[in-house]
Amino acid sequence: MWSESIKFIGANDHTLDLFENQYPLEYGVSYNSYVILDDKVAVMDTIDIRESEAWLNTLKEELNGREVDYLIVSHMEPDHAANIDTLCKLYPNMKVVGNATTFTMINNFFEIDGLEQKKHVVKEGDTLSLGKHTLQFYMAPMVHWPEVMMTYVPEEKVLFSADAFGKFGTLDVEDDWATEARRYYFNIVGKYGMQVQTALKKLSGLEINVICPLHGPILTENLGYYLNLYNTWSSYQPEEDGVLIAYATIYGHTKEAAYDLKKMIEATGQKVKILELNRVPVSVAIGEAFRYSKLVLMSSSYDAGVFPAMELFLLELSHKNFQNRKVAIVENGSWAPSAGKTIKSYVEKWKNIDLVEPVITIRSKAKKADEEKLEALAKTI
Ligand SMILES: Cc1cc2nc3c(=O)[nH]c(=O)nc-3n(C[C@H](O)[C@H](O)[C@H](O)COP(=O)(O)O)c2cc1C
Repeated sequence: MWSESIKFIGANDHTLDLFENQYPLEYGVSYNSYVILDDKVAVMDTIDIRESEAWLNTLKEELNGREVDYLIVSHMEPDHAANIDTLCKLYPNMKVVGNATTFTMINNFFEIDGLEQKKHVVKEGDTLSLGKHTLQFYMAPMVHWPEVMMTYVPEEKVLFSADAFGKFGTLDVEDDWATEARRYYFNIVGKYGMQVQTALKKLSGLEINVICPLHGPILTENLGYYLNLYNTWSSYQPEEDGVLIAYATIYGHTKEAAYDLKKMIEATGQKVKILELNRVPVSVAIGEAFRYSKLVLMSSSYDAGVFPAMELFLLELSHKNFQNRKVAIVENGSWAPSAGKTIKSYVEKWKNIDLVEPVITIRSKAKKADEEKLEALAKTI
């Protein structure tokens, strides 16, 4: 165990199908919460209403009859904040610790009796002593929500990082951290790269041995790996040199062309990942798009526009500030190909995009002349 005084009291949710009611969960999710047992007792966030009972039982076991002195609220999203009111009722002398924005939000979500007397408002750099442990507060606005703050405990070199460094998946599942952490990061925080950069700069002055996020495993080793990935992701730089081919097809001809192109690009020595946008959740496609340095968008035309699965992908990429990539476009249409123009209307708004010209147009099914154009594209990209 990495700490004598800091205890994990979170819970696994194996049955939730959609995180935030939109991101499919293959292996559930964990809601993390911690308790620090010192002269004073501090609970670091509550958890989702779905796992309240398990959480309260674990908390009571760890408390072994003691009271809670402080509840630190680092994030007001319901998957972490759902039990604030419950805890206030159970421990009437407990102080609730948050910043000014936290308390506005608490009042939006709850009507807590006597909250004014329970309030302990902190700001950047404030500290709170529990006895042998000091809590230092670092504001991290928009590292998901505006009230987010992180807490550092210098005596144990532990960072409570709120949603940062979190991932999908329960804690009893063995998987590689990066895949589900990347999908989590880009879909949930991706829009706020600049704010994540600001938070990382603040943290760079701290000696950190352990990161305790609000989802996913506690990180105790090789922290440089995770911090570097967060730096890459939040600066919108590709993580790997390689090509993602994302295609959307009605009848399958664009798929054939996509697989031909994949072989052609691979023949040039580049790594290629291929995804069918109608067959994978858009959140998966978003994670993969940010992972690679190059993106090929291929789609059938649809009602003078683009096939909806592609349009949803483009819309999400736009929301997440997709940028700094090389992009190519292949359209398919039977009478008035329109996919290319629609795709381009999105791509043109993205920052620092090296767009490979020309857009390739396939009419219904790729023929010899189209294969030659795809060969040329494989070499250019
Ligand atoms: C509802 C619907 C709308 C379509 N709209 C267009 C269109 O606006 N322009 C066009 O050229 N083809 C349009 N098509 C035809 C397909 O885009 C075309 O057949 C294309 O070659 C299909 O490629 P795929 O085999 O990869 O799906 C439409 C097809 C459907 C089913």
